[in-house]
Amino acid sequence: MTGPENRLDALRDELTRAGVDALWVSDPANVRALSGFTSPADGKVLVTRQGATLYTDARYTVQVEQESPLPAFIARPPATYDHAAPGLEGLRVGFEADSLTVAGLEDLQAAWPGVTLVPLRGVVQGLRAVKSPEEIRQIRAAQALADRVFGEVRPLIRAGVTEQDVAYEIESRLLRAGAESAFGIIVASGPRGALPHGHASGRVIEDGDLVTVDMGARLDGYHSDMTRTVAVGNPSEELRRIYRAVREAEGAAVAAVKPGVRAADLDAVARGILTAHGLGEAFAHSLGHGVGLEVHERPGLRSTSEDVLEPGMIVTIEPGAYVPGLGGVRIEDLLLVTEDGHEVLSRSPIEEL
Ligand SMILES: CSCC[C@H](N)C(=O)N[C@@H](C)C(=O)N[C@@H](C)C(=O)O
Repeated sequence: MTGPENRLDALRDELTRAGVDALWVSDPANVRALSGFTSPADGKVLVTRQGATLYTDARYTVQVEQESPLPAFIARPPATYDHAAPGLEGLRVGFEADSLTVAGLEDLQAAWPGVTLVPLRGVVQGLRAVKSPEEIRQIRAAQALADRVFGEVRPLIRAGVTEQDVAYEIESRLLRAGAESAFGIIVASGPRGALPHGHASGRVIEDGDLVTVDMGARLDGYHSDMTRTVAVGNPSEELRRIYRAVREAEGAAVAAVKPGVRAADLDAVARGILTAHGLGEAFAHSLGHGVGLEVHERPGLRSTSEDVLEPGMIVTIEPGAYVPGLGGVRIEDLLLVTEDGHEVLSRSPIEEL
């Protein structure tokens, strides 16, 4: 299990490797992963050799008792820093260089003059890449909800409705189900399909359009992520050709997902197929990413990634092709890496074109 308790043990090993005695955790997703506290933007965690303390303020006194196994100190800075200071005197304390603001660092330097502050990157993020069984259950539930909502909304995607109409139908159903949208819903129709992140606009969907819908649910803090590109009426032969190429690339990359595979090699599988179809330049982003407490997290499935897939990782596979003035296609599935391969968590049908 990779819940808060076990993650703390693994984190201490990482801190030893990094040459620090403690870590000041400020990244909200990391605070939640280590403490279980579900309002992590208003919390910090100090992890030392001997223990870990959750710091938050009096708005959350009851909530932290309900949610976190860690001892909590309820205060606001500078009292927070003063509480931690005596135990840190003379130590090397890591901080999260990718989330702590310059002002936050200045405050720590002022509050802990006897401490050597050491910038660290991605230490807790690396531990979050492999999900616990409970996290897998939560992400699976988020994706099941997203699949249900997409199935309800698919018949509503037709000529005459706007992209915003589609997004509204998705978002309202997610809210009614006790979830929320994982990110600004992407509905990109016709020529707007050339925008990989074309958030729903007032454009009226027309006969012959391809419509890319990229959506996810956030349920109890965990995300899902899935994209389908659907046809309205009869798209042109060129759009169908692009669709089939992306579908081929997606299927091949999905089939290659298993433990031990290098993320960069997976990216190359999809990119190679799209390049063979003359669409290499049109594939304007990475193949995919991990999903969990954040929509985008480790592992990164890109050509420069050094990540290697492990059982328990949850990743997207999402090749796309974007042609300015014409439109675009993206097909994205959410996968769990298993001991002997993978399980596709996203169940919405991928249409034939
Ligand atoms: C702003 S959240 C958008 C989520 C969307 N499903 C998504 O992941 N889109 C990808 C094209 C993307 O943004 N990929 C990133 C990791 C990239 O290539 O840098």
